[in-house]
Amino acid sequence: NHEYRRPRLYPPGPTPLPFFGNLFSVAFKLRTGIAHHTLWRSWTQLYGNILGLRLGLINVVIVSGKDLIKEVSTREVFDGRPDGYFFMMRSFGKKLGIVFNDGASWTKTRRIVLKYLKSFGYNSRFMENYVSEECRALVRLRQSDAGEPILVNNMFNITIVNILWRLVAGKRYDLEDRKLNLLCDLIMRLFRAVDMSGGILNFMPFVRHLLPGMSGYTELKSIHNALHDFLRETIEQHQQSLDVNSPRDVIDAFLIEQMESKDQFFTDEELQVVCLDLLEAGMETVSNTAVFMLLHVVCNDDVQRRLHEEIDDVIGPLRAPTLSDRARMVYTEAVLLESLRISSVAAMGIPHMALEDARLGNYIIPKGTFILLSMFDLHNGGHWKDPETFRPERFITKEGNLIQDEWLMPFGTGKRRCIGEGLARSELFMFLTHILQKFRLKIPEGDITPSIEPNDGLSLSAKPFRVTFEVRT
Ligand code: HEM
Repeated sequence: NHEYRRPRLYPPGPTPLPFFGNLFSVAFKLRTGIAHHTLWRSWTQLYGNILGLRLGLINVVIVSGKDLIKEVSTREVFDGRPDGYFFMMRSFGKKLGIVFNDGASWTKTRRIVLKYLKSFGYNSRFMENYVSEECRALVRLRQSDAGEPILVNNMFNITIVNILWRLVAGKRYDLEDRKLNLLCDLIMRLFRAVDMSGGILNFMPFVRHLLPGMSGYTELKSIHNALHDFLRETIEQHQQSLDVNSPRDVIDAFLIEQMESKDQFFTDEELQVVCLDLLEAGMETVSNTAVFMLLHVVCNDDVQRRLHEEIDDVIGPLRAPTLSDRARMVYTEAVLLESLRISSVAAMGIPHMALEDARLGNYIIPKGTFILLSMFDLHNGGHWKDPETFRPERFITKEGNLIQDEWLMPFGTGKRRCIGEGLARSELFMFLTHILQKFRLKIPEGDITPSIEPNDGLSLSAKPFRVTFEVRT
């Protein structure tokens, strides 16, 4: 019965043209305004859960379904990251840092950065204090403009950077700091400019010379330059005030090891890319999820009412929420899980790459293939029965306990899983409880109900909408 089935070679997909591959079909389909993950889904339905595309010069495979996504995430041969031009242009054309690095250098950077983060309070009481302080600052800002319609899409950006930056750079900014707001806007623009396949600059890198404007090269380059200028300045300030006997933050710890170690690993460029990784991976994702969470709460009166009830019961109106309240706030936790599920901001994860030719299912994935994981579909497919409905109760048992559903993996799994999961979950809990303890959220009179249709990009984001924060009495 164990007949060996010879793997057919490359996974099936739409027929590629010579040289251009499927680029024209992709461009043709996307012109209707659908997001990339919707297009991949429609082809997955036609060709199967291992969809093989050729985009220009590059093989891209889209993998769907819980078991296959787990398989790709946990097999070492798929632990690579693509070295496409778009991914490399942010890191001096080299594989540096964590997010787009692989092999021994990735393992080392990931381990060292986590060690530094932990030594400055990552996932500890210290971090909780930073989160709590920032939430109180955010609540004060909303109290100062209570009752006015507020465009909420960027409202968490500086709060999130401040929390992370206390550990990384020992610094916090005023919530209305103009320079940092501009920088956050740049990151948002960068994340809107392409999808996780990396776009034309990956598939046909030479177009940057022919069509620098149209290919997006000019804009992306100027965004990266601005981000690197900011980080270089931050690192230089650390170099000038460094005291080797009392490191203040991750940057100091790195600089000290750079001075004391003979290891060639500790370069200025490495440090700059690590900071860029943390800033980009840590800001956009949490911000977009928090905004989607507000959107669903403001659009679902019943959800908002139940959140208010639970906050009033467990925390009351006076003391500040703490992370230890989570254990007794099953409904609030379920709202967080449901927000992570329905919004799935990392719609296609972060691309993996086959480090060698490898068999997956009945196919061969050639070395160097980009592999995108259909996380949005995993979280919004048939398993959930009514995936389009925002229904936190799906995560609560009849006995009132929280359900850990293995179909929900917003932070990925395996060796490459997100290093920010603990921080992201703490932030989302604290944002939600601090805000709803003090305010009732409403759509301003005259504004239409916000759309849950996301903006496409490296991560998904909500379309602009406004909320009024009415002080609860
Ligand atoms: C709601 C918020 C977040 C979501 C949904 C999210 C999701 C993800 C996903 C899906 C991956 C890729 C896993 C894989 O490759 O299979 C990832 C990787 C990563 N995330 Fe997050 N993330 C979030 C917040 C954060 C935060 C706050 C940080 C900063 C501390 C962070 C830092 C990273 C880094 C550095 C990686 C790369 C890990 C590696 O390649 O080894 N993320 N994240």
